[in-house]
Amino acid sequence: MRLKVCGLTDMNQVRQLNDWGVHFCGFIFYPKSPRYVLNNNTTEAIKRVKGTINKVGVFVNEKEDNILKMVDECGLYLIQLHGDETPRTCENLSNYVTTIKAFRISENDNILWKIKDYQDVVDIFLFDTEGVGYGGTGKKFNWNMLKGLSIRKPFLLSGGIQPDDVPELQNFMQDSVAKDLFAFDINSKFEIAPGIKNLALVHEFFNQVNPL
Ligand SMILES: O=C(O)c1ccccc1NCC(=O)[C@H](O)[C@H](O)COP(=O)(O)O
Repeated sequence: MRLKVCGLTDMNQVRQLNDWGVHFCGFIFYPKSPRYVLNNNTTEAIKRVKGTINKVGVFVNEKEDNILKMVDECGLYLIQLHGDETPRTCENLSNYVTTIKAFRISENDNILWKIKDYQDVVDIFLFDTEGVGYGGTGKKFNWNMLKGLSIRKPFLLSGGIQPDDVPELQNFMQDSVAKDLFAFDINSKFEIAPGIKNLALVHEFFNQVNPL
């Protein structure tokens, strides 16, 4: 299974992930996040990262123009819209770049209802946990809510995934919903500090999930 490592701020770490064959790396372009990636020279540093790893820019309710500027300046291959973006905004941006729409899930949500207006306007979905600060909560939502659903679009499973979750992920993959499962997304449970990953933990996890 593919892996996205999100919330990176150190380009040497990104290069290491690329060398291991990790599929996606996520950069947070949301100033209120402790993993906010931008400072004076970061855009150039992100652009300089070469390889097969796919660079994902994560945005929260950002202006369309600013998103497209970052796509260009950083050489982003995908964008992840993690706020309250409308289907119209998603559609506009999908005309220019491969687009992931994130949905933050809480216990009483009707997931199919939540995604229905986005079905035709984005490329990929991501399911994360509802919480303070939009993302990076380190908390899981109830994955059973996805089981048996027909998502009809590739999706990433996200939210509080931790190093010892491999058996639980394998179990999730047995359900019919997993025919649309596209990747696992990991973040705060693999950190030394916000934005800095424990690469040993990431490597071990990648070696376990990559063959699944
Ligand atoms: O990680 C953040 O700080 C963040 C802040 C605001 C919006 C999105 C954010 N992260 C996006 C991601 O894709 C995370 O990987 C996802 O929320 C899961 O994080 P975690 O629960 O820490 O595994």
